[in-house]
Amino acid sequence: ESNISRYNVEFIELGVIGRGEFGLVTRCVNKLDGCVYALKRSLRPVAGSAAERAALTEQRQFALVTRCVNKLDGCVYALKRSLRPVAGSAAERAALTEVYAHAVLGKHAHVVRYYSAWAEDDHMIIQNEYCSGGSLQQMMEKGPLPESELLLLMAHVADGLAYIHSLQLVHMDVKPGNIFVCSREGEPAADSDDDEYAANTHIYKIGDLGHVTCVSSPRVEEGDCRYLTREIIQEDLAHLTKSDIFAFGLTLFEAAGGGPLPKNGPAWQSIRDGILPELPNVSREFYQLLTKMIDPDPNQRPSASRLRKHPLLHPAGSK
Ligand SMILES: Cn1cc(CCO)c2c3c(c(-c4ccccc4Cl)cc21)C(=O)NC3=O
Repeated sequence: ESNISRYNVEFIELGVIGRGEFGLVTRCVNKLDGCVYALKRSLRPVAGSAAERAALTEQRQFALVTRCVNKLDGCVYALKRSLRPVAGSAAERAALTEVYAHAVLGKHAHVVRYYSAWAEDDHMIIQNEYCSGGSLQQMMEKGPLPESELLLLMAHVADGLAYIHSLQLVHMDVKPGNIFVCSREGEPAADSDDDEYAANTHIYKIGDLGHVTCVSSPRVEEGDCRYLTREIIQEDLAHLTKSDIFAFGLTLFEAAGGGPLPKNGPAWQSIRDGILPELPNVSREFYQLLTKMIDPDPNQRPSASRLRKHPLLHPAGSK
């Protein structure tokens, strides 16, 4: 097998930024464009396994068809770039995903951008946008977010979810560990003693598209059970977009200091009955909106596009 690896040829590794059962995430500079990226290196999944489907899904979302200008005739064309077909049933699932990917062009300000993916020496590597502010999970560990920051988080992630849902896709694993923080480019990063929440220096983006599927998909890879809806466990897949909203509601609850969330048992059940434990330092309206987002009836939960227009996110008179 070739020991020349694209990873080592095209990138300089700067350091490890994440480690898990999935593999290793590193921060790397691309030698060609000098930009910093996040690269996830995971063990090549067994053909036909759920892990392989997740890897394929992740690679195929939002990246299959690109809009390009031909330098010769100056015209805009749609170019389809596809991975070599994988043998077995994953191929037909990928075909379905491909159909949806065709509907997807371009990128979004609140979805972590995918650049490239490849396989080398029994590993899969995916190259994504690097968000320098860490994950929401890491941010929460420093203490609850003030309501002003929670409203910014809600506006950004609702925007990203509205985009994903508008393309008939669902994320299926919304949680603090899959939301990443970018500092507004150009603005001085707040140093530690500054009130880092001043002048909303953060941009929140949804990442980790490994569980993405289409709204009419007959099969979903369940996400983290702490954020899972009862209806998914009961195989009722009729309102998948509202499962993202439910998971986002519990994500905001945790970011507001309400965690840690139960993984099972009576506390898990009572949240699925729509009972949200009290939150000391948020307004009544914000708490009531979170309660709506985790309503046992998916139809009662606000859609992502309604959420991003909620009056709480646009105080009267703001621009
Ligand atoms: C653990 N971890 C830490 C970070 C950096 C946060 O400052 C990170 C990133 C990503 C990912 C990631 C998640 C899922 C799939 C692929 C990648 Cl690169 C994981 C990350 C990603 O796609 N972009 C990241 O910044």
